Amino acid sequence: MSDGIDSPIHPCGLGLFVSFEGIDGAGKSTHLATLAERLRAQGRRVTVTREPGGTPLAETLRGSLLHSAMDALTEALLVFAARRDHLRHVIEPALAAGDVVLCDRFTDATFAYQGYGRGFDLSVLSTLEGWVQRTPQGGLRQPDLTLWFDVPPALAAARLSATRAPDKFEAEPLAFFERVAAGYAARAAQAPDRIVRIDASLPLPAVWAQVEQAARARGVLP
Ligand SMILES: Nc1ncnc2c1ncn2[C@@H]1O[C@H](COP(=O)(O)OP(=O)(O)O)[C@@H](O)[C@H]1O
Ligand SMILES: Cc1cn([C@H]2C[C@H](O)[C@@H](COP(=O)(O)OP(=O)(O)O)O2)c(=O)[nH]c1=O
Repeated sequence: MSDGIDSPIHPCGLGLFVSFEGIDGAGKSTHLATLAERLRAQGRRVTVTREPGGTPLAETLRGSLLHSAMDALTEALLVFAARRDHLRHVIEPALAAGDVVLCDRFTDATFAYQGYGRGFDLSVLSTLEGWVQRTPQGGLRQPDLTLWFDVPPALAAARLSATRAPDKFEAEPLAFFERVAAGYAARAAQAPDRIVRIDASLPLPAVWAQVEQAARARGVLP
């Protein structure tokens, strides 16, 4: 088999692929951890992972992405390079083994941050997506379910300022996150069957209730 840009990623998986999306501070990590706990308590095998990251190489690229200045094309290429490695070595094998894969961000983040946030060409991102996520059947590997944590950027910023020092993206001005949030809304409108909007401005129990409902509706939770 060739190993070029046209080589498909691993066999079609049997597990379930769930991604968590939204601007920084929306509550993704918090609810991903709760869902993982619930699934494990029911005896499901769960792979918890994140992007950029999830493999030694992709984690190295993450360090550069979060802490080094670079132009939008470089950012997009590094994000997709990390994603390719992550798909080949973690996501596809886990799906093939029947795991539920919970991934903190995936390609919607690239469209939202590099595309809408930075203003980078969306059609180039689509081309890269096609190369990186191709399946043996000629389709595109996408999450089975994407939970989009929608929250006003000012509220997310207030949550974050109370917790941690900002990285390169988190230090961007509010206007950047307004564009990123609009990017997520556009992606959700294009893929209404896959992307479920969660009102993440509500208190934690009310946000969890929406996550639980979406997970039940897609057979992720019984
Ligand atoms: N619905 C919520 N209400 C209040 N605080 C929240 C809520 N969701 C998350 N938080 C808090 O906001 C901060 C950022 O949450 P986190 O889950 O790390 O967001 P993300 O992974 O989307 O960046 C954390 O301190 C978390 O406890
Ligand atoms: C996956 C991905 C993330 N990012 C950015 C968004 C986030 O600000 C950053 C890291 O994501 P994240 O893991 O949410 O950061 P943290 O653990 O600090 O909450 O990378 C992109 O710009 N493009 C991408 O494709």
